[in-house]
Amino acid sequence: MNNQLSTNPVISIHNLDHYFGQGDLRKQVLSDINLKLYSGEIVILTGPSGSGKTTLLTLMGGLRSAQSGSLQILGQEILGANKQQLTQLRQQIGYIFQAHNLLAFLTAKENVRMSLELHDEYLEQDMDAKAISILESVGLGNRADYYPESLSGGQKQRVAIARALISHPKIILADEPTAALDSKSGRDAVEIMQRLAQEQGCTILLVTHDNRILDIANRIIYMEDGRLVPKPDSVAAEPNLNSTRTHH
Ligand SMILES: Nc1ncnc2c1ncn2[C@@H]1O[C@H](COP(=O)(O)OP(=O)(O)OP(=O)(O)O)[C@@H](O)[C@H]1O
Repeated sequence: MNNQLSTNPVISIHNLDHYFGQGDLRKQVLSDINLKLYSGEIVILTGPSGSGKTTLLTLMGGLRSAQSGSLQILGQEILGANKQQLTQLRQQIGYIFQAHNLLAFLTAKENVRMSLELHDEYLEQDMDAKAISILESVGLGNRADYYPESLSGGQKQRVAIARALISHPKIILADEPTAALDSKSGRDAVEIMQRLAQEQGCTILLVTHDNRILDIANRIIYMEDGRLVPKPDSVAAEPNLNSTRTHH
């Protein structure tokens, strides 16, 4: 798979710092982040609670404004970008969160379709067929007309994956996508994400504490106390990590 990785980074971060709060309450949550993500890579970002992973993910997704350093996404500098530029950028990124965020009053098909409606290039008459086709590819062809309340947690997350990938984004940002799922559904969900992303040549950044899915990554990066660090010793001691690694 590595031969698919191109040498052009889709995300390029240099000397990025980030602070929350003002005055005496100002607190640094990201320090001197340097990172490149390449086309087609699946990168897992892991580390202790509160270390800054979600903050970094939301910055990469144009969901919050960068304060200092440089953050280039799909060739565009995000530092100093205006609202319109950020909105445009967000349309090129697929997001998958722990809580699937499906709209309760729309069926699975309608939830997935909605993602296409945000883009100009899709024709109205093609949208249903595209939505059904991607639902089939996540194993939910027979659930297209179900509302979220009648789907299991794993099925809802698969709808969310279909919704994120239907418009062929260059980047998928996933924050704890398996946290609310049992082990089997979590594994199924990330494998589906991996397969679709490989088919589309999409880059995935996945934030997780879930040691059972670390082996789907091409690369694992670690964050501690707002900094990217080399693999910490504590991780090597994790029994789950060792067991997932031995599959390969
Ligand atoms: N909106 C905010 N205002 C102030 N502080 C915040 C805000 N969001 C996050 N923080 C703080 O920034 C730090 C990093 O939080 P972040 O959510 O990025 O960590 P995380 O590694 O994703 O944690 P977790 O694994 O628990 O989700 C934490 O100390 C958190 O309390």
